[in-house]
Amino acid sequence: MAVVGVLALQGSYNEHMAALRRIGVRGVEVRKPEQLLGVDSLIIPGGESTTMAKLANYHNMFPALREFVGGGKPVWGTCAGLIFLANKAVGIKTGGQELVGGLDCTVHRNFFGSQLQSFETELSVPKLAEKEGGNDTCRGVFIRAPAILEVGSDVEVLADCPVPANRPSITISSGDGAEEEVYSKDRVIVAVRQGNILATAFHPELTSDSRWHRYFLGMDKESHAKAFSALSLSSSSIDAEDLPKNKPLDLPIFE
Ligand SMILES: NC(=O)CC[C@H](N)C(=O)O
Repeated sequence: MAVVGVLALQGSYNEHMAALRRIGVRGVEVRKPEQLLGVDSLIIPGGESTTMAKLANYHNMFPALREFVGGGKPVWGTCAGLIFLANKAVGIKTGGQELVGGLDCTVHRNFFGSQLQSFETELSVPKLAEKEGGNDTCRGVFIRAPAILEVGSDVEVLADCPVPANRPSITISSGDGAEEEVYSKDRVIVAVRQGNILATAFHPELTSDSRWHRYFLGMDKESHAKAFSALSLSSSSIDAEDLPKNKPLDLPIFE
């Protein structure tokens, strides 16, 4: 069975581990760069992205994380994890913040406001329901949440939500001292997929709805199936006995 890693530097990694356990999957806590070599997919949890980035730097995780994402293995960022995966983040602390990148989008770090403006809402998620069944909606838990302001053409939007009326207006200074409002639309994107990258601004691991975790595990299965077809083999035509033991299927075979 594929090994799911959960980046365990800070934030809600315990909750992701528990959510995986609930669906019979054993997650592996990842704290060191070399541990990424032993996992097939990775969840980057929510928390506080500046702190998480400092810890990731301290443990020299950024190069390995970039390699992991660039190598096409499935990665899911929730909340702070979404910020990590974005190619561009605004509303970050003075002095900047290191990002892993890979996801073609611009994220606002605290789009919905402060901790006090955290909220829960029902999100319309037809594409999730199509794959995983159940209701066309899911519970979205937004904790000092980011949101996605812009996406590139390869990014599929899986959920958006109305911009709450009490959201503080967010401005960024444009260098010459003038303040520019960053967002004026009445809805904002909160879940996306680009190839093997999944990102949600909210926290599915804090609800009992396992569909986002199942959806993510499905991405892992899809990428293994692709590795099989790249070898011109179909997974069903392969006898498990014929497979090399403990060998990643997406590595070239030289022997
Ligand atoms: N719940 C969360 O992960 C919040 C993320 C937070 N806005 C940040 O800057 O990291």
